[in-house]
Amino acid sequence: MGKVIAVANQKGGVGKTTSAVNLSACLAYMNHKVLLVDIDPQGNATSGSGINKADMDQCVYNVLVEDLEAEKVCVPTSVENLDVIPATIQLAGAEIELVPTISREVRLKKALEPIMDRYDYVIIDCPPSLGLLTLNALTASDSVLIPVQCEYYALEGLSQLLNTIRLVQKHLNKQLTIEGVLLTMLDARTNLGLQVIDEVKKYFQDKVYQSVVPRNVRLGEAPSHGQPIIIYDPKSRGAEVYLDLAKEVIANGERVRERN
Ligand SMILES: Nc1ncnc2c1ncn2[C@@H]1O[C@H](COP(=O)(O)OP(=O)(O)OP(=O)(O)O)[C@@H](O)[C@H]1O
Repeated sequence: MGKVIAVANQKGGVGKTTSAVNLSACLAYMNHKVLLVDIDPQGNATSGSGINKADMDQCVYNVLVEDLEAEKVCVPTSVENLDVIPATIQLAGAEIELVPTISREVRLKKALEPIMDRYDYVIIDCPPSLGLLTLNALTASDSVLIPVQCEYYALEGLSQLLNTIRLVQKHLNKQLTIEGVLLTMLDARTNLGLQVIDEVKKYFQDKVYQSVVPRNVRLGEAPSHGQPIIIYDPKSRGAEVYLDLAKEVIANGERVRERN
């Protein structure tokens, strides 16, 4: 059975999509079977993986709201071992349309169950909110990866996210753990970035990944080419760091398995 990791932080623009796409592609590059699930109505993980949203008749919306089988919307990408369940703008309506439905928080979990044995990792890119879409992701996941941007007020809003995670653990998904905290967009030329790293490490301690994502022009360019960084510029610093992150995620998983 695959491991399901939600990439979540209700703060906008902190590097969720960049991390979800590039972690997925790096795990796939390392020969793991990976499914990237886009549940952000902006659909940036979909286009960033090279899928043209305009070509999609159906997306994760139809799975969540209309009970379409997930396998019907799994699309292969140009990266070997990487499939995507795409999101289009149609998904914007789901937050409201799901409200009156039965088991509204467990719809993604139920939809993924029949295809879980095909993948080693399922990575879910969440929208910048703590609404029903993110709740579906947290309920379907084994763990949460939290990207934190290296900027002033980096920790702001995180207590709200941690509170939501605790509520999900209590009522919907006891197994949910924090996979790790990923520092993103570090500008190494400033002291601020280093101060933020210290502050985040004090708060999250050994949950913070050794891999810290730098601000990297190539990482910012890659989505407009519909390519993960490992394809767009495999020699870039961004590609190196996301490969290191994938190795950390794999190693942490092995440590947990040994403990159990
Ligand atoms: N390390 C980086 N270096 C340079 N640019 C980056 C980096 N990480 C992300 N970006 C750019 O910053 C912007 C925001 O990143 P991203 O879309 O990954 O954040 P997000 O948290 O998913 O945003 P949203 O909350 O809107 O879903 C994007 O334009 C992305 O290309």
